[in-house]
Amino acid sequence: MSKLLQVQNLSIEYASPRGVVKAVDNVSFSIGKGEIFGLAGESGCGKSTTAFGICRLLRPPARLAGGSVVLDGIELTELPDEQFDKLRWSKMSIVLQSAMNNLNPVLKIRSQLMDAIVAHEPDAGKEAAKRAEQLMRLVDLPADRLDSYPHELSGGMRQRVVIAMAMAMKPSLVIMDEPTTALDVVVQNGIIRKILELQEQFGFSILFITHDLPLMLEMCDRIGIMYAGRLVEIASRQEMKSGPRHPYTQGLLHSFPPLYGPKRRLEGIPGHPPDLIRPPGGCRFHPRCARAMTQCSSREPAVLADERGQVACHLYNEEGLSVEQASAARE
Ligand SMILES: Nc1ncnc2c1ncn2[C@@H]1O[C@H](COP(=O)(O)OP(=O)(O)OP(=O)(O)O)[C@@H](O)[C@H]1O
Repeated sequence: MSKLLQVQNLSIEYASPRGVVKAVDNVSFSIGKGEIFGLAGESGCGKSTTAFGICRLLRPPARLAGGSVVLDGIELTELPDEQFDKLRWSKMSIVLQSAMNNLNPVLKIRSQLMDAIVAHEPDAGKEAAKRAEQLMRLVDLPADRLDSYPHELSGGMRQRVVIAMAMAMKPSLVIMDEPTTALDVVVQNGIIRKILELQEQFGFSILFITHDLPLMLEMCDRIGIMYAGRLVEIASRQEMKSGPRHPYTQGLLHSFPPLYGPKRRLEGIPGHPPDLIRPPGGCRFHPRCARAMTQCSSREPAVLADERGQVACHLYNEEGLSVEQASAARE
C-alpha cells in the first residue's frame, strides 16, 4: 500500500508554569492510501496533540518542537500558512468530538457548507448551492435542514453536517478525533456506519482517534498505541487481536470486556500515567509494568520494526522475539 501520510519524529511541547510538558515525543508512523489508522492510549497520552500537530491546529502554549509531516509528498511543517490553508479541506480535513467546535453557531448550515466549497473553488457559484444539497444527501440529512442553525439540529445531525463538510472537497485524509464520543450509542453506530460507507465510496484515508478500543479493533486496519507521549506499538488489527506485544498494549486490551468469546476478568493497568513534565527515565511505562527488567528504568527501548509492525520494548530483540522465545531458541 503506498503511503499517504508520513509522520517522522514528531515532537510537540506545551509551555506551562510548572515546566515544559512533552506531550508528543519523537512519534513516527505512516498511513497508507485508503487505510484507516487508529491511535489509542489512555487519556492525556498525546493523541489529540498528535492530530492537531499534523493538521497545524496547534495554538500557544503548544509548540512544534521537531519532526516532519509529509502528506502526499508535501512537507507540511514548512509550508507557508497561505499554501497550507489551500490544502486544508481539499487534501486533509478534520472532524472533532464536538460538532459545535467545527460549526459556526450564528450561520445557517447552507452558508457554512457553501463557504467551505467557495473558499477552495471561488468560481463554484450556483454549483456550490447544488453541491451543498448533494453533501446533505451524502450523510442522509434532508436538504431542508440546510436552512437550520446548528442549535436547531440534534447532536447526531450536527456531527453528520460536520462529516459532510469534511467530505466537501473530497480530501485524501480525514482526521477524526473522537467523532462520536459525545453521542449516544445508537446515534454513534449510525455515524460510524456512515463514515465507513463514505470511506469505501471515496477511498480516503482516516486517522481515527477514540477511547473506544473495541470499536477501533472493529474498524481500523492498523492501530498505534501511545503511552505518555510516545508510540509504543503499531500493529494490524489482526495482530492486535491475536497477540499484541507491548505489555502496555496487553494491559490496555485487557481493560475492556471482549466483544466475542468467553467472558474474562478485566485486569486493568495498575497505577497512573506519569507527569509529562518529568516523565520516568528509560521506558516510560516501566513503573507500571509487571514485566519490567533492570534496563527498563535506565535505557529507552529502541523501536523494533518487523513484519508484525513495530514495538518499543526491551522484552523483544532485533528478530522480534520475546526474551522467553529467544532463550528457548538458544537452548
Ligand atoms: N494547554 C495545555 N497546557 C499544558 N499541557 C497541556 C495542554 N493541553 C494538553 N496538555 C497536556 O498534553 C498531554 C497530551 O494531551 P492530549 O489532549 O493530546 O492527550 P489525549 O491522549 O488526546 O487525551 P484525551 O484522550 O483525554 O483527549 C496531556 O498530558 C495534557 O495534560
